[in-house]
Amino acid sequence: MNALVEVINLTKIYEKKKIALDHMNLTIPRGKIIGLLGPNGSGKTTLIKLMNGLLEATEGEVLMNGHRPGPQTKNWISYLPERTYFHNNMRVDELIRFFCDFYQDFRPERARQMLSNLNISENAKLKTLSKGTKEKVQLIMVMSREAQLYVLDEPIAGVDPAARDYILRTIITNYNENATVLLSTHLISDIEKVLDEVIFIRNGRVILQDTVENIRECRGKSVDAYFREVFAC
Ligand SMILES: Nc1ncnc2c1ncn2[C@@H]1O[C@H](COP(=O)(O)OP(=O)(O)OP(=O)(O)O)[C@@H](O)[C@H]1O
Repeated sequence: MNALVEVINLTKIYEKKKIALDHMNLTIPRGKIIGLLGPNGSGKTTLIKLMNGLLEATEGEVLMNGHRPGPQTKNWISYLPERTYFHNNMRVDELIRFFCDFYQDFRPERARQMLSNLNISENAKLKTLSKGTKEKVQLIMVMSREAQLYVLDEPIAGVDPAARDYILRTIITNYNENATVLLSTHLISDIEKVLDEVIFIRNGRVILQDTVENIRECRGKSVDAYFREVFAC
């Protein structure tokens, strides 16, 4: 099957000549859960923003189903940004209506079920929720779309360890098997059990793309242990 996303010679240079992505090449397949892993400042969020059309590339391109980022690709991608962007005065049920209006592929019944499983009231105003609960709400909204690609930037960073497993199960059970989930995180040991593949990036370049199974078999260690070895300071 053809690739879902192709990253071709992608370069992003910010002001003051800061090279965030350096001629990066990458192919993202369909139907996989993929960890985008790298140390601070390696270029993960920059890559994610370029995929979502939120930044302009300096050189090269990202193609999804052969298309450059634009209105069409935005319909295919469900994106969880690093920081929440919802208005704090909104109630959770208003957020559900907002998503219904905005995204044809949003499934409100799915969102309501997940909110209920986590005991989050639909009447609650976002500003009354803790940071971690707000993050859960945001992830629930993003996972309640029928997207082709879910891009999750640090989805479990603010969530307590007990809720992380529920969140990860939510991610696995709420996407169809042809869709791909690309998630960036530093909490590798928490998420590696749900990953099919990993991409390691350093200094804006891909240094490894492999299956989790291969890393365990060929390197004889977990992804977390291998990451620590490769990126040891
Ligand atoms: N708006 C900006 N202007 C200038 N430099 C930037 C900007 N945004 C990011 N950078 C730089 O680009 C590089 C890549 O940053 P990016 O945020 O993509 O990394 P990251 O892998 O997501 O990091 P982290 O794990 O800390 O979130 C870093 O050196 C960062 O300082």
